[in-house]
Amino acid sequence: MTDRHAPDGGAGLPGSALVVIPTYDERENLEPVVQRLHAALPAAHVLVVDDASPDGTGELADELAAADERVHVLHRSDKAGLGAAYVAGFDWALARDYAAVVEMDADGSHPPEDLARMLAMLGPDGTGADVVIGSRYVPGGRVVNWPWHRQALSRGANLYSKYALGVPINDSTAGFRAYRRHVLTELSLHDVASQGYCFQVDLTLRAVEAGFAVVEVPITFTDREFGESKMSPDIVREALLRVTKWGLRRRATQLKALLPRT
Ligand SMILES: Nc1nc2c(ncn2[C@@H]2O[C@H](COP(=O)(O)OP(=O)(O)O[C@H]3O[C@H](CO)[C@@H](O)[C@H](O)[C@@H]3O)[C@@H](O)[C@H]2O)c(=O)[nH]1
Repeated sequence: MTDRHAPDGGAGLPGSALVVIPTYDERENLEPVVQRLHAALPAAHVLVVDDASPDGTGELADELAAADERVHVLHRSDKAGLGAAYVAGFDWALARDYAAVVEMDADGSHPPEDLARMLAMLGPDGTGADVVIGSRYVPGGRVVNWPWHRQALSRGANLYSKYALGVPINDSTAGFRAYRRHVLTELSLHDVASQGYCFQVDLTLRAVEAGFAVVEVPITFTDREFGESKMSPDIVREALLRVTKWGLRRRATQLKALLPRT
């Protein structure tokens, strides 16, 4: 039986979990999502990585941190993209002794109530997963309230990533995932150039190529009620270019391995 109040959901993983939440203009969403997280997983720590949000999200995060020692804040001076925010958050985590690090959006679209289940799947060496992805696109996974064009974009991006890269992952753009600490120490995070949401595909591919056990568990993703998505044409363009480049690189490597040596 798992203990949902344990920092790791009862997996027996030593140490605690840090949930990294990148924020840009999420003032209405931040406090409710932290409350939901702590109701579900009281021992988890939170790191808000705010890129100088004009709406005062960073100041609100400071207030939450002052009132609760489980909440921490990293302030960055400019909006520099989701990827850079996560790399900064992971660095912060790795300088401390968290056993597991979680990615979660601030807008409530990822259900914190599923985290105990996800953390419980991260097992001790060799027995559990190294990365658990909260997936919309495995049986049992769902997307609620996203407009059809956003669903089509996400579905298309994930199908393209799966087949262009040849990785057996159905939701490689997912932003709700748990990593065992050692995965992040081994993934050469400082070589990651992806700025937008293709950061998620980048880390998925790196984890698969490094031979880590990456598993997907179904979640229900519910579109935000407040504020706006930060998705932009630049983010789509970056993802398309990078995924295509990675796919061609992988095919070239596979082809080279098939050619007779001279
Ligand atoms: N610090 C920081 N945070 C950012 C930035 N851009 C976005 N964020 C934060 O990153 C989270 C995700 O951004 P959203 O704008 O809410 O993403 P979405 O459109 O709902 O994106 C969904 O699809 C993406 C692509 O599949 C997923 O990567 C993402 O997790 C989510 O599922 C939010 O907490 C948002 O405030 C940035 O430049 N800096």
